[in-house]
Amino acid sequence: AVLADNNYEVALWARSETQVDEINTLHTNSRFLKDAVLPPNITATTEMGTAVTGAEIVLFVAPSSAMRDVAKLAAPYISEDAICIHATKGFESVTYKRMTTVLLEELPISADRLVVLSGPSHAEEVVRKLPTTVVVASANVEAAEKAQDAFITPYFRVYTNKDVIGVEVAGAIKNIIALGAGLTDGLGFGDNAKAALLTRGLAEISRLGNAMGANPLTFAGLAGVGDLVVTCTSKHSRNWRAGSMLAEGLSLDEVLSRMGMVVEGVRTTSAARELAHEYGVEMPITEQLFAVLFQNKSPRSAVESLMGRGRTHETEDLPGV
Ligand SMILES: NC(=O)C1=CN([C@@H]2O[C@H](COP(=O)(O)OP(=O)(O)OC[C@H]3O[C@@H](n4cnc5c(N)ncnc54)[C@H](O)[C@@H]3O)[C@@H](O)[C@H]2O)C=CC1
Ligand SMILES: O=C(CO)COP(=O)(O)O
Repeated sequence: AVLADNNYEVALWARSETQVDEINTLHTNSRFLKDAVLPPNITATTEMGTAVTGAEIVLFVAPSSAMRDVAKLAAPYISEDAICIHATKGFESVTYKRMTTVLLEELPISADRLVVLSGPSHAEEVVRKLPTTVVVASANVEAAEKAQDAFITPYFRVYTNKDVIGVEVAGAIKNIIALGAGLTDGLGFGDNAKAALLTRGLAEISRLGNAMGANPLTFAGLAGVGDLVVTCTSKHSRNWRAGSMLAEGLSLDEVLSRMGMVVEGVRTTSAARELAHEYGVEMPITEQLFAVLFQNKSPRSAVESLMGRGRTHETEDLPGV
């Protein structure tokens, strides 16, 4: 919708005929965006070739679990000089690769045509043109600026950044912390606990990101603190809602089937735990979330484990401190 507002002819690929028909005839996407009316210059198709052939910009927004399959489908139709942008927040399952790595492996383009878009940007608010700020990161400043130019509107402000790793790691890991925020809110643990979770969550994001080669300053920006705050506090957050349902005592399977939308933090918890081991960094919140999600640990005893950890300094493990 933002690109369409900027007068691009937007071709949207989807798998469902019903959804495609609805978008083309009623200009709504009621399953995901209730009664929001989409701009008329968005057309939908189930044919990937129709959507992608000749496109100047190709935007990937599949869940992380589907990114490789979708990229494989799109690859034959993407021209070498297209700019490819993704807005997906997660790692690939099993390989734990970042999304730009997956795209580079599948698409006929080089890293200097690849961009990640991230930051606090719930679709429900963007489609209503409520003020939103995001960051676009690329190894190539010109590609980031092209993405900035394509997306920037008076209600959607876009900053550039060179730190692809930092932006991707921040966007993925904040979902784990948001699951935790939903849990603590659901358990009635109060505002002090949530503030602690966000702050120590940011330490965890920074620690892993730094070990993976990110710029520590990225975590103070929109993809870091910005997205962490919105995902841990917004009623729109799927991860927060999933956490609060877990606190009510629902099983993970029940929560996921009730959500009916992707909750990236669940898979990301397993991925981040593996990456933490691989890079030799401590991620205690992630460890406890893993135990709650996959080892039947109760949320209350997870909080007790976090509060009962050995004494430590606040800043010595943070990059740049
Ligand atoms: N919803 C939001 O406000 C934001 C979402 N994101 C990120 O965007 C990504 C997608 O999230 P949402 O759109 O919210 O998820 P969603 O669950 O609302 O929609 C996902 C879509 O992907 C489709 N899909 C699932 N598996 C597929 C496959 N194998 N092949 C093709 N299509 C498949 C589903 O049918 C559905 O249409 C996630 O990584 C999320 O973190 C990022 C910023 C904001
Ligand atoms: O990343 C998001 C907003 O910036 C979306 O987060 P949720 O998937 O938790 O809704």
